[in-house]
Amino acid sequence: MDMDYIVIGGGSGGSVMAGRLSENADVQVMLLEAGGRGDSWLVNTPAAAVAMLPTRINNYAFETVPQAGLNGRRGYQPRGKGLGGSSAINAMVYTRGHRSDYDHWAALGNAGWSYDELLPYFKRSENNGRIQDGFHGNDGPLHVSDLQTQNPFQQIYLNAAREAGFPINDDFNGATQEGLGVYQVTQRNGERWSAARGYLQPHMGQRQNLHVETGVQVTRILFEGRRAVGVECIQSGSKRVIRARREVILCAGAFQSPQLLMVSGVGPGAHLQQHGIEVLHDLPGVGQNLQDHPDFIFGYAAKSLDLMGISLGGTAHMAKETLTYIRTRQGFIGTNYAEAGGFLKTDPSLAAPDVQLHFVVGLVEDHARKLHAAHGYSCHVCVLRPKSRGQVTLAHADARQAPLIDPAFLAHDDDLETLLKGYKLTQQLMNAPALASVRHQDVFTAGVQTDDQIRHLLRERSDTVYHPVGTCKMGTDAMAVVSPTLQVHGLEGLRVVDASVMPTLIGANTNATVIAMAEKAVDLIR
Ligand SMILES: Cc1cc2nc3c(=O)[nH]c(=O)nc-3n(C[C@H](O)[C@H](O)[C@H](O)COP(=O)(O)OP(=O)(O)OC[C@H]3O[C@@H](n4cnc5c(N)ncnc54)[C@H](O)[C@@H]3O)c2cc1C
Repeated sequence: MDMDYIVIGGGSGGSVMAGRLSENADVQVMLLEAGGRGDSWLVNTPAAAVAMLPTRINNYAFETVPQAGLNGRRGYQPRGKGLGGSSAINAMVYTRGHRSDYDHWAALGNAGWSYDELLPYFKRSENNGRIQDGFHGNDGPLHVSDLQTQNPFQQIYLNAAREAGFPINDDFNGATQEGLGVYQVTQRNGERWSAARGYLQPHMGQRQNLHVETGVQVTRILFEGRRAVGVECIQSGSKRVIRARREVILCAGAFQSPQLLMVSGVGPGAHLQQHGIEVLHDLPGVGQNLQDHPDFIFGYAAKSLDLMGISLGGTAHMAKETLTYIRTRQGFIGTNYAEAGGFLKTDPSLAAPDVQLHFVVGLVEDHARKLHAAHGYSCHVCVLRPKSRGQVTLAHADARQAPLIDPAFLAHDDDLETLLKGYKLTQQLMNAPALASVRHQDVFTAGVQTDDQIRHLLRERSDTVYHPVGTCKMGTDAMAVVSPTLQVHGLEGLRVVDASVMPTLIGANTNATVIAMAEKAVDLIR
């Protein structure tokens, strides 16, 4: 079967690409997704994310190589598997990054990617249920709304922020990013709004020219000379070849896009040869430049049924909340867990906030892989623009095996020092009376006092807050993988459109930006 466009991966980037390109009835678009349909209640019900985050349900659940900066521990790297990709398992926080992030991309030589040039694509994608102003869109496919949980801990958090003297912000995506507040989320009527739900699922079975196939793992991109002409994939145990007349669009995410390029012969030549892969195009930047937000979590036990926890009272409360949710889509079950947070500067002279907080209505340890019986709350703090640079390399020439993921967390001393400052700011917030008065145990930071003790704790307990980017970076230098039009350098008929093309990590959660970038990519193609 011949297609005009083949989109590899139905995550945040891929859903936009296939959904938008198939608006033109004259082109045949095929989307190939390794996972399932991403439309179950587990995906749609926000609180059910707690079942996916620590497990292999809709999740690749990757691990990193041992991290020297984390005292030799392996990090955890959940990644969504199924339509919607990581937007089907993520925490639904809708933030976009700071104006300066995009102006920096443009200054690096990426013409067309400044904030003012990207803003129309954020707006085109967005359907914001509350805010109507020049920064927001109100009729796009991606629903963004206020939480419907009415959790009293949102107010407790805001009161603590005021007591500690931090500015309050009720729109992190408006004129000013700095401040603390309650997040808007990618939800509609209390249900998760993944990229697939916004861009793909409404058109599946409706548009004759949109062909979405799940359970199909692409194993190789096929080339004729230097032109991508199709893909080889595995479906129900059988090998299949599908050809693309116009373009192959790679949207497999920050780990699997560079991996697929490498197993297809595109990447650092010597590394490919080590794995017996014939080098089609020696492109040294593939898999390099991995950046991710290193993150530390404060955790407190607190006796409140408004907080997630395992107890008899908690079970009865959740049963009641489940009924409320079924009837009205209100209450705890609509939680994205990371209900509040915000952006702070560790030094007032900085041009942009350099740490982000996520306040969670549950006691989180090790990505919910370690459960606590107690009810409680947590607060993440992460470094927004780490200087450490990691890489994704091949463990194997077979795309079905996990790649080697090395985020190089806290490899650069400045990242540790920024996290140390972020720790102290977050501690001020956590110790403000509104929060301090409702807890009965400091689970992770009790007795930690000196800077060296804090540094040790940060290396002992930090890990990702799930925003890997940069492994097929956009640019014009020798290590760039794609051009500012997202075409793979030196090849034809092949683009990458996902988190991997960000040249530098933005200072925010990454889903909205991947979606806006894909909206722009659609304009670059059609
Ligand atoms: C646990 C978690 C929490 C997060 N929380 C937030 C948040 O609150 N807010 C926010 O903005 N961002 C958040 N993020 C980040 C955000 O969701 C991602 O940055 C974004 O979804 C990445 O989009 P992508 O298109 O690059 O990749 P993905 O959405 O990961 O999509 C890649 C897709 O490609 C498919 N694929 C891979 N290889 C193949 C292959 N060989 N063949 C076929 N298909 C393939 C995968 O199955 C997957 O569906 C979170 C991420 C995670 C994992």
